[in-house]
Amino acid sequence: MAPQRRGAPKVPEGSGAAERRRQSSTKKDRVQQEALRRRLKTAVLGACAALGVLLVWSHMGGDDGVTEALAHRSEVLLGRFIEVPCSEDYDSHRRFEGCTPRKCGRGVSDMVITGEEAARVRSIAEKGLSLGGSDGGASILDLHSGALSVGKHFVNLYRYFGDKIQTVFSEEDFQLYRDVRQKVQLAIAEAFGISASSLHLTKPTFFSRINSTQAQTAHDEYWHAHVDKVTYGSFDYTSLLYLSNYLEDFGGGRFVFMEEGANKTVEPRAGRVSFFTSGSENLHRVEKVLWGTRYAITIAFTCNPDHGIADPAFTVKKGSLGALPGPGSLQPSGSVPGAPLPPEYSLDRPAHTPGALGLGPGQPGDVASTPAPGAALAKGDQQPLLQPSLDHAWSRLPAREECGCRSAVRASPSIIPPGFVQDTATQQGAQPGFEAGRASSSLSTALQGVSHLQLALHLDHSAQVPLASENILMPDQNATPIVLLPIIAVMSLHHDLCLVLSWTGS
Ligand SMILES: O=C(O)CCC(=O)C(=O)O
Ligand SMILES: [Fe+2]
Repeated sequence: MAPQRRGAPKVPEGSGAAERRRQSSTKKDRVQQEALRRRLKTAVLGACAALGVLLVWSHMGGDDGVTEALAHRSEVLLGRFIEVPCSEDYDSHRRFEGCTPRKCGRGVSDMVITGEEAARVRSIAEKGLSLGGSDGGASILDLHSGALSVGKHFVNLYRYFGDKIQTVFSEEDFQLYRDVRQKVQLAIAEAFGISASSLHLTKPTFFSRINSTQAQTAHDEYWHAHVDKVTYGSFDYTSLLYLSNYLEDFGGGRFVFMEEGANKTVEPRAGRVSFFTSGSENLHRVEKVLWGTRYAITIAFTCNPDHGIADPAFTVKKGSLGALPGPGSLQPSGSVPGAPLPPEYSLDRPAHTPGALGLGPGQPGDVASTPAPGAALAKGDQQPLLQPSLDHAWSRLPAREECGCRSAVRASPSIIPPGFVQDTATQQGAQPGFEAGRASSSLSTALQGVSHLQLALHLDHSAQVPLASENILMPDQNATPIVLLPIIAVMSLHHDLCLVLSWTGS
């Protein structure tokens, strides 16, 4: 029997029209109920599916794999250390026994730096980064070289602001920076059972400020998985001092050690120090920051004293800060902190090595101390060119705009060792994509005595890769410089390559 709707009009028995109406209304009811049942079923199934996704998502940490917290934000860690087998990455570099990692791993501690110290260090970062800032989501400030993100570029804040930088930073700021570096160095040495004095601070060591603004250039793409030893070369031990709190100051932005099985996350916490050996045993990435602002410092150490850098010093010397290049001659008169930066100081650098903050080896420091060849140099920066023969070769290089690439290489045979382009391209084992590799080659002995060398690769007219000064080893002033060239292999194979050099003497 068909269910009778409550309150349905009574119809006389035997009435054909009434019977048809009754049947039709019963049918309608059935259709409606069926639709309702279907909707309910869909809703229940949808809710179950959403719940399932949520469960899986939370288990995976909303990430690209199963994730476990190595350091949870609410924990206060005395010290947690996990040993992992060392990769072979260190074998291709000079070993320094007692320092180069034999014991590899990662550690986290909330006891190395006090909350008060972290807050003061953060205010240094805030002050410095407020002078500039990337148009995209990731800005850096390197107090060693002065590199500061501005718009889509980096500038040298010491050159730009000159003495006025003393109104921004104080001697106490620099002292604190040194103390913090020292404490982190001691913690790393203790965890890995090495002597702290065998560790040398290396570049780039820099502040980072990350927010959720969309990336504008490759420098803003901090989230790519990378190996610090590959990205930065000189790193043996990497450390991070976090200056803000996950889920309080920002969302997303966890540090992830990438592993088969389960990724391990470090949830940033102000004052938390995370450190690890820099080889591929510690492949890692930073999750995209979803909201808020994340501050941190990357502090890196090398075992190779030749790759060591000094702490930044606040001593005023010839109108500039101590140990910094140039006498501040790029400082525009009347500039004040926060003033817009003139375009000539904005040196574009296509990133050629994927990595944290899109920075290749030594990039922040390099930009600051080694302007790209062809970039406008202020008067005080120009030093007399040495070596007439090289001078001559230089003059024969086509102008940057009309660089004929291979023809430019041919135009300077005394500079480019025979087969150089070929060698570097083939040695890299070209792979598709932006594969940065290194090949070493001696420049002509004509470069002996040269104290400062700037190089850039021009690829197919469109891309320019200024080379980091770190890639140019000058053992001493009288030795032939050894040039370690990062080559974008696939480009060097498929596009014309043009090497442009400029140099200055001591
Ligand atoms: O900020 C972080 O947590 C990591 C940064 C990083 O991986 C790097 O600087 O190499
Ligand atoms: Fe890194």
